[in-house]
Amino acid sequence: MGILDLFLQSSSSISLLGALLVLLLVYLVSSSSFSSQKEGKEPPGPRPLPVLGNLLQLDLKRPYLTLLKVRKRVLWSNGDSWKEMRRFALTNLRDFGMGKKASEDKIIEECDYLIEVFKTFKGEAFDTTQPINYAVSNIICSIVYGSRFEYDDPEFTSLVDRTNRTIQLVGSPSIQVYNMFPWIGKWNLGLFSHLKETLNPQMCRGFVDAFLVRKQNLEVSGIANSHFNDRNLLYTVLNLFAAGTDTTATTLRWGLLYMAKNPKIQGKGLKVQEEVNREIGSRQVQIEDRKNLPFTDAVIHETQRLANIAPMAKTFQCLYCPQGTTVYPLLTSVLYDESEWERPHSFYPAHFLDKDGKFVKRDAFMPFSAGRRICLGEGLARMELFIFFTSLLQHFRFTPPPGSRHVLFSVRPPQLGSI
Ligand code: HEM
Repeated sequence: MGILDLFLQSSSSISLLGALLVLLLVYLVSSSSFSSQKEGKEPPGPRPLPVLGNLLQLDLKRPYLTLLKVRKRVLWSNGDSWKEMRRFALTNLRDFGMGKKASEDKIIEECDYLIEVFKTFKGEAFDTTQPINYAVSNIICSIVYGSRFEYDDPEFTSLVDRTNRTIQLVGSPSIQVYNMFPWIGKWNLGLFSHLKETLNPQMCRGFVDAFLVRKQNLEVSGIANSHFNDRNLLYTVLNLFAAGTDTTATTLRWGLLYMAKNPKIQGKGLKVQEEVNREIGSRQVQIEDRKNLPFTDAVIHETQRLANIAPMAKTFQCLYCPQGTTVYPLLTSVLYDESEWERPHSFYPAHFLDKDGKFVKRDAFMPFSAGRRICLGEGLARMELFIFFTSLLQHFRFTPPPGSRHVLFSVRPPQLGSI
């Protein structure tokens, strides 16, 4: 090796070493100045790298698994705007008639439409996604706009399908990474233009008109508060539409899937269908029936626990963190907690039943999260899940189509005890 080679090699090693030293220095300075700005202690968690944060520790395909190991992550957000929005949305839902009876009537009415659609398939396999999405969306529409929409109304179906697609994108790993590293937001321009379009009032002119007429009527009759400005109100409405449709519809589809995969729980041997048949017969299911259907109730709770459709909640209740810190607790960690559930990873409705078959509440059941940030639509969602699920099982038996292992259903009239 010549002198020149030796010189070049040692100088590149020196520059590499120098670069590493500079990076280390930047890291130490930035992390010390960063922490000195805050009061309080950071929650425990892995130490982030400069610039990259915790990106390298993240399993992009299954980010929740990494998060389960890590337990906490910390982001920053403005608490005041949330508080204002939450109060605003709650008042709106109340003003727009999210009372118990009114909502129940709307759900029952919509259930009939959904059942009619299912009947048209005459036992053939079909994908339940769209009809269920339309039915659940119509509940929010009925509350907010005062009327439902036909499942073939192009404006309605376009809005629902786009919202659904947006939620899928929002749940994708790239967006979860975005949540943790907002500065890479530019990479997600595609999503944001999609989101903007979905929520763009111009795109849903008919909805906006229906909504404004509804608001005017409610104001005239003194039900709605007139101090909201229309822009905020519209934003809240669209927000509710996004938060309240996909969650409930997806849970319902998980419920049907678990039934198709567990025929014994669905019908064979005194289970859901036999309980419904015994207690209700062929009359319309009502929310009051829940107390007489402990097994069905347990199946719905177990569906919510195992499906775990909103695994990452957000709360402000971190007493020892620096002020303004937002903590994202993972609901998965409690819904699958091995010290809480006898069979955390299986579909096991007995989690919610005592030895006499009575329904029991479980503290670790929190799919709607907990605390100040708890789901605003919990009451409505639980009512929808109960009435839709029970009515569907009253009318149909769900089975995977012959020879298929995919999530398509064959829907037939129930044949109790003969599956
Ligand atoms: C099975 C159905 C549902 C599930 C599993 C669910 C779950 C959740 C969860 C986990 C949160 C986050 C709470 C947190 O950040 O700690 C949330 C928030 C929220 N949900 Fe639901 N939800 C459902 C249905 C609904 C419905 C039907 C509505 C509308 C009427 C709704 C409206 C909202 C709103 C507005 C928030 C934001 C609350 C806030 O930030 O203060 N949700 N939901």
